Amino acid sequence: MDASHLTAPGRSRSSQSPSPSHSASASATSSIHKRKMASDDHAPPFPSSFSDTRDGALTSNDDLESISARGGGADSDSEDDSEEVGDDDEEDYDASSIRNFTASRLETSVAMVPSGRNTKIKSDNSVKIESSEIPKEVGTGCSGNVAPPTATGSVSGAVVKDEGMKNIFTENLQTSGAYTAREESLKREEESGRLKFVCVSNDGVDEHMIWLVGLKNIFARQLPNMPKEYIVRLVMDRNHKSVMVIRRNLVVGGITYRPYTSQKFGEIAFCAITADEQVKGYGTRLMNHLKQHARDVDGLTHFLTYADNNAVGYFVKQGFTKEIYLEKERWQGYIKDYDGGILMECKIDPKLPYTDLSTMIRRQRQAIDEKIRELSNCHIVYPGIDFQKKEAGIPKKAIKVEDIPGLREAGWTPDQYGHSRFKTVNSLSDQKSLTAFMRSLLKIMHDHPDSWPFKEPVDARDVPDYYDIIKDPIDLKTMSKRVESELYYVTFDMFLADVRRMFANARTYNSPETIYYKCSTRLESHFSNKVQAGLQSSIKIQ
Ligand SMILES: CC(=O)SCCNC(=O)CCNC(=O)[C@H](O)C(C)(C)COP(=O)(O)OP(=O)(O)OC[C@H]1O[C@@H](n2cnc3c(N)ncnc32)[C@H](O)[C@@H]1OP(=O)(O)O
Repeated sequence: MDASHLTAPGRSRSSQSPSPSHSASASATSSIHKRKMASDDHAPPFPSSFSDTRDGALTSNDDLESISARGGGADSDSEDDSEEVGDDDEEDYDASSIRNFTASRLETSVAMVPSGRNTKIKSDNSVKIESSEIPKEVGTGCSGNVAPPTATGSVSGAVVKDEGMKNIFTENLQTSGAYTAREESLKREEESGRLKFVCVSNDGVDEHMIWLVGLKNIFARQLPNMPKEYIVRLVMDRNHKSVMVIRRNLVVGGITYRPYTSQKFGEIAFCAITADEQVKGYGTRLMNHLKQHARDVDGLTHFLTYADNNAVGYFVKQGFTKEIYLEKERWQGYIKDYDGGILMECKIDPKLPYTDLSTMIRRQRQAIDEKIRELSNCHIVYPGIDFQKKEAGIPKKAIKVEDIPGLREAGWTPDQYGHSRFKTVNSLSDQKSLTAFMRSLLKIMHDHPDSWPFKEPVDARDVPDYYDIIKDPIDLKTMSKRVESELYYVTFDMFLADVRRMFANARTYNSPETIYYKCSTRLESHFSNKVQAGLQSSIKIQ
């Protein structure tokens, strides 16, 4: 066998005990393995006929491919893998190994399973995770801090808004985030039977073996730095379990882990989703199933894993941290050091309904929304203003500020009217005075020698691209119509905004050396002086 397969693998996270006969290859990797081993660590992980990977009994991917083929292909990655994965091993294993493996596989019994260190192998180590195991009711009981919404949606002590108002906004309520939506969609797939999550190990059951081979192929493809023999060893090791996503009997991905039940933690050896199904939520759902299974079936409280650098982000999103809080005595010596990844830990919550988190999140969101609605009006959307306009954007009829729907409800009072920087007082407090002031300013501009470019709207026949560039045109004539209507400029700020826009438009369309640009600068300066003088004499600036 090519020794390079076993030399310093890119990832080397096996916690599997090397068999005595494996020592030669083990020494090749031991530079990064600093594991202390208990005496029963040396128990071979496979039945004796499989124990030495060098005899090719189990590590030939070709062997496993042949089983996979019998099963009609267990993985979408496997077609390509059958070439890619098998190539390395072709020289090392002969056809007899296929027979050995197949025969042994079919004869496999619990009695053949070695007494692995600290790990009791369950005789029924194939566990289908049924959705019926999932606690249906979450809320206070599960999260411990979520008050289930009451029928009326009220929480005692808070003011309840009237129902009429509530109806206005209910359609605008966002009921789920991206995480919940993905989880719910996959949950529905599970309920419809199109998708299932299973937990199996090498128990000799044909279907399980086919799935394990499919999963092995995905790992081989998705974890290219991992020696393929190493992947096979661990996936087929009876101390390891694999939680898999199966869709229409094809493996979509999975996680292979070793539960150290006496230590109450598990080590995730491999985790991968087939290439074309990544970033669709399978990885998250898989991890949630794993956590639920590991807690409820294996009795684990923590997971540890050496995460590939480029997968750290995924593990962080699954609740893993780089800080290891688990007491060292519980895990040191059980998992191997690995220099190609980052050791990460995840605490398994004793109560969380991992496979039904979406329901819990939905209820929490609902409870928070209810609370916000009781404390604030921000969720209420009022109908807009029926703002029918005639020429020059002038409204057909005056709209009183206090008639704007929702303004009063938001706390506005009439004394806040005209809260602009140039708040009008005294003589300009009524519309007539305001109109007179604006009219005089327009006349001042109109009489100025630099006003000629601004007197009329720009004619598109003269300047064809003007309205492509200037989206908000304005001119003195249009402003005059607005002033005279007495319906448009209800504050002085609105008038000022139009004047400023008129000059800004001129400087946007024209370059600084043009007469138009220069006119705009001069006229604006003249205007500003007059405004200051006018305001000082007739109104106060606040
Ligand atoms: C112990 C180990 O085996 S380490 C090696 C891990 N495996 C690999 O790197 C193999 C290649 N990658 C994969 O197989 C998959 O992408 C996995 C297993 C890492 C993740 O499975 P996916 O189905 O893609 O994850 P899922 O769709 O649930 O994504 C969950 C979140 O993690 C993010 N995410 C997924 N992969 C990564 C990544 N490599 N790095 C950072 N973030 C990631 C997703 O964007 C998503 O974020 P969001 O919830 O904010 O939208």
